[in-house]
Amino acid sequence: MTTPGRNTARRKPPHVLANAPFRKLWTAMAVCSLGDWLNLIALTALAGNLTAGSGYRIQSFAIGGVFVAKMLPAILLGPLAGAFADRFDRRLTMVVADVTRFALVLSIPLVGNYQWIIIATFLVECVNLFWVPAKDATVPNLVPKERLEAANQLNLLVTYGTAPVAALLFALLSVVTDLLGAFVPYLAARDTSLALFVNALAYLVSAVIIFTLKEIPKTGATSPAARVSTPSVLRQIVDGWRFVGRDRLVRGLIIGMIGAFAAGGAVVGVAKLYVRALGGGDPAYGVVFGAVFLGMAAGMFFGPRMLRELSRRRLFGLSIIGAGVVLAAVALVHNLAIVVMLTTLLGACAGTAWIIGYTMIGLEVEDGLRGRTFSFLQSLARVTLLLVVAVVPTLAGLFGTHGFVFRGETVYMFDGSNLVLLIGALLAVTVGLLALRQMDDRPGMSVLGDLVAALRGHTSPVPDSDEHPRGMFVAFEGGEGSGKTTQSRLLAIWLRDQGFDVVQTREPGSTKVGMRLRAILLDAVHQGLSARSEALLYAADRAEHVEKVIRPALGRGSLVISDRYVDSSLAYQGAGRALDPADVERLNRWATGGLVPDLTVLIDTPPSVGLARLGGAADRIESEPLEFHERVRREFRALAAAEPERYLVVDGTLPQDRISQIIHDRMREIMPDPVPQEAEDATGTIPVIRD
Ligand SMILES: Nc1ncnc2c1ncn2[C@@H]1O[C@H](COP(=O)(O)OP(=O)(O)O)[C@@H](O)[C@H]1O
Ligand SMILES: Cc1cn([C@H]2C[C@H](O)[C@@H](COP(=O)(O)OP(=O)(O)O)O2)c(=O)[nH]c1=O
Repeated sequence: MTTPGRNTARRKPPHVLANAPFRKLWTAMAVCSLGDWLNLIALTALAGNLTAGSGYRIQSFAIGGVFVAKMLPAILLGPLAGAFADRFDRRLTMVVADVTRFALVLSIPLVGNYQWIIIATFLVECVNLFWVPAKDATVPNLVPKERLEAANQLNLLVTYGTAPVAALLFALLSVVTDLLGAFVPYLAARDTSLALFVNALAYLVSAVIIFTLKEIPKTGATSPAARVSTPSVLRQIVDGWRFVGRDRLVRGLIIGMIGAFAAGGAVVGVAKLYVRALGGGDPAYGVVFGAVFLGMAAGMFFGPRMLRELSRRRLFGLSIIGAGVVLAAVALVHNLAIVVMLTTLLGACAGTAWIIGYTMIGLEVEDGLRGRTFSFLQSLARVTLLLVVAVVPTLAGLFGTHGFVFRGETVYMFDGSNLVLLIGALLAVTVGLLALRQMDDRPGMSVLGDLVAALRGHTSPVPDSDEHPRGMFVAFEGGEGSGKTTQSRLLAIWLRDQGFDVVQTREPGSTKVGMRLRAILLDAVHQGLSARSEALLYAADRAEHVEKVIRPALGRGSLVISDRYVDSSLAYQGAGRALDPADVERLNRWATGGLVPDLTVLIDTPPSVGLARLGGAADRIESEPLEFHERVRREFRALAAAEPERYLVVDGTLPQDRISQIIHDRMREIMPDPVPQEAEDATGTIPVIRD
């Protein structure tokens, strides 16, 4: 029987942009955002151009001043405007704000002096403080609750996605201005006017769109409870740090992400000065500005898809260090074309770090705190970006220009912008190294080795034995009935007699979950199990085993003896079931975190002999044909032959005590110390070496 309404419940809600009122609002947001970015680029360029004749220092301060004028209103008046947005008609607020911004921006090229740039910028930002919360509060009025997240993502997309578009538009408009300047003297005198006209027009277009958006309810209609209250950015940051700062990993991620963002901000902050020093004009400034953001977008998209074999935590740290190194190169190489390329690369490193951090935080932070964590992060990123772009030109100005003179000729210029970029580079490298150290998930393994392997598309190399420096790990391998269980028990007794702390264990089935997996794996009832799921189940058992039993024991300094380990999977699932050995190897490396035994004892017994020794009913694997067991044996021998220093191959047809003796001889060579000092102190016994 079909239930009425079932289909409607199942139907996917339409895309958020299919909602006409939201689409209109979103278009207005995109246009405004484009205008905002154009405004930032054009005004910093204009400030730089107006003061070009007054020396490097004044010029730096002039550019820094524009950034400060942009930043101050949000910090001083943020909460005030948020409250205002809740009390007044939102549509009217936005329309009035847009028209005011249009008029203010238009007045800048008309007045044309530096003081007015600063005053008008400050006023435009004050008006923004009303526009943004009114817009934020409107989105939930137009979009159903279940599509809010999609709406917010689109919002974020236009907020940052329009940056490179604006930068390239600015570059284009600058070229057009240069061309038209020959005919229109007004434009020749005021080089960024065209960009500012387009910027003003964007606000006017937004005003018209929002004016026609009659769906925006008047505020009176919303209950006080439904009002969106926006805490100040600083409040959000202080509150956010209180709960985010507790978690070491999340703390490391956030510091790293902010570091990456700051590196990008440093370039944006001095770009105008630096490009000018390199002989570039406004178009070049637009291109450098756009390169940072284009690189970021590319990093966010391609970064995580690259180097798939590399640990995400390591890629995170490495991309921040990469951003630092590239930033240093940007600071030192005095060639505009190379700087543009390096800036794109810098953006890509920063974008990679940002997206990996963002994803990891999403996985790490519990559901209830995730929303708050992300808004904390965005507030922090905004404030950092603004601080960096404001401080960086000021610092550059204080340092001034310096040149290395050789035989009366300046051979190398070193300006304030070079200096701050270098400082930024140093900071990024430091933050990246800290992130690598704080959050490393592959201790004891060379980062460089991992990186080289990942670049070649290989999995990371196996770790060296100092990954578990305190204990020692011995594995027994071999076919059915070869004598592994017997020999591992005898070895454990021998070692315990000498005062060692020994943990004797086996696979599969040495943990709670492992016991259940063992039941599935060995029960002859499960005949149809696919080779891949068999490999995965053995690997799952091993992952539990390593994490719950082996690593903790090695960490305590114990000697671990395991009856079967990774080689069994390589032999049985790889060779026996004919799975791709590389796949089985990769799977197991991942499952074990790369833990490799210090010694593997292979008891090599012909299958016919081993199987004949076994009594009782055959399990699922034992009942495989002889040819299967022959393949397994060949693989074990091949593995041992490939790494003779890490294997001991013993003939399993020898008598038991002879086999034991061979094993003891080999053990003596590699045992750390006959008796750990503490064990002797604690027991007062003298080690008994029996053979
Ligand atoms: N070297 C040996 N020679 C003859 N029989 C052996 C030898 N080692 C073990 N056995 C016997 O073979 C059987 C299987 O041994 P076991 O240690 O359980 O092998 P595995 O764990 O490799 O399956 C047991 O009955 C054991 O007593
Ligand atoms: C650990 C492991 C075991 N096996 C198989 C081999 C054995 O037939 C079985 C383990 O059963 P077990 O009863 O422990 O036998 P043995 O005494 O021979 O070790 O699981 C794999 O196929 N892959 C693996 O990774």
